[in-house]
Amino acid sequence: MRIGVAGIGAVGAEVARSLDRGDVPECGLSGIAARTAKKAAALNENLRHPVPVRDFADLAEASDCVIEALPPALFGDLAEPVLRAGKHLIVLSASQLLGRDDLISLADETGGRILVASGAMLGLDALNAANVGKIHTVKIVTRKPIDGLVKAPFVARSGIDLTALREPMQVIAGSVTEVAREFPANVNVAAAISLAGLGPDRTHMEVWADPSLTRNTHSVEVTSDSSDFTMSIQGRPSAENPATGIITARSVIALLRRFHSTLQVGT
Ligand SMILES: NC(=O)C1=CN([C@@H]2O[C@H](COP(=O)(O)OP(=O)(O)OC[C@H]3O[C@@H](n4cnc5c(N)ncnc54)[C@H](OP(=O)(O)O)[C@@H]3O)[C@@H](O)[C@H]2O)C=CC1
Ligand SMILES: O=C([O-])CC(=O)C(=O)O
Repeated sequence: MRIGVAGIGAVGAEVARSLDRGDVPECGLSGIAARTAKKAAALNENLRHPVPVRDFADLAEASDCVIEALPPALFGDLAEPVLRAGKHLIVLSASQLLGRDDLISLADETGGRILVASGAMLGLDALNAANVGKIHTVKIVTRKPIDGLVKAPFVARSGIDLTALREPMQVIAGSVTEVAREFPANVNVAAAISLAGLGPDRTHMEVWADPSLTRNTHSVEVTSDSSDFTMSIQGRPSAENPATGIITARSVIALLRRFHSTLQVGT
């Protein structure tokens, strides 16, 4: 399988290096998309097999599957050519899928597929299983160190100085739909949870800034007619982007391995 990687920040660069190392034997890197030639050249220098730098349309053509690891605002610019070409799109910026039923229709027409990676989240398997029956409630609480929230549009616009915080502070609460507008880079896990479960309007979310934390923490409570469960994950932030946990890139590699594995464990 030819894999293209769009965006070579904290997630994309690590996925590219991992594929280049042969971590998924049946998959090869077909190219990367980057904002600057300099950054792409620096990544290529560290790959055993350097790859072409491509624009989004070219990457879609040259790949069977494209990993979207871009700033949220660029999601649609990549998703459309990839799905129009009938290819697989692995989505990291899951918050940008909310309300984009047009992309699902496009993929239906072309034979493309949209795969939302588990990313920094756990338990999507249990949520999918519960959703076969009736889910009653889903609530997610995201707590992050200050570094992971300072660049969020809501924080920048409201003028809140999170760096002065000494105690945990709830910065926003509401439906995932509402919170996604203000914290696009911190709502991907909640978006994935909502897409697997009750949908973004009925999934409740809180975001907390906590100066005592060193890890990105997501806790989810689910009640349903088959089971009630609580899940919690403490992700170590990546060095390159503190809003992004290290496990995110690894979830993409695990997803690609799953495509080709004879033995699959979990739903
Ligand atoms: N689903 C999940 O659980 C998670 C999802 N995410 C999401 O995944 C996405 C990627 O995250 P992350 O890697 O941390 O983000 P980064 O900001 O570290 O990386 C994004 C990369 O995209 C590059 N880029 C910017 N403009 C373009 C362009 N026009 N063409 C190609 N590349 C471009 C940036 O380049 P430059 O640096 O030069 O600007 C940067 O290298 C984000 O939307 C994030 O919110 C993150 C963590 C968990
Ligand atoms: O915890 C992380 O790594 C990222 C995160 O909050 C998100 O994208 O929703």
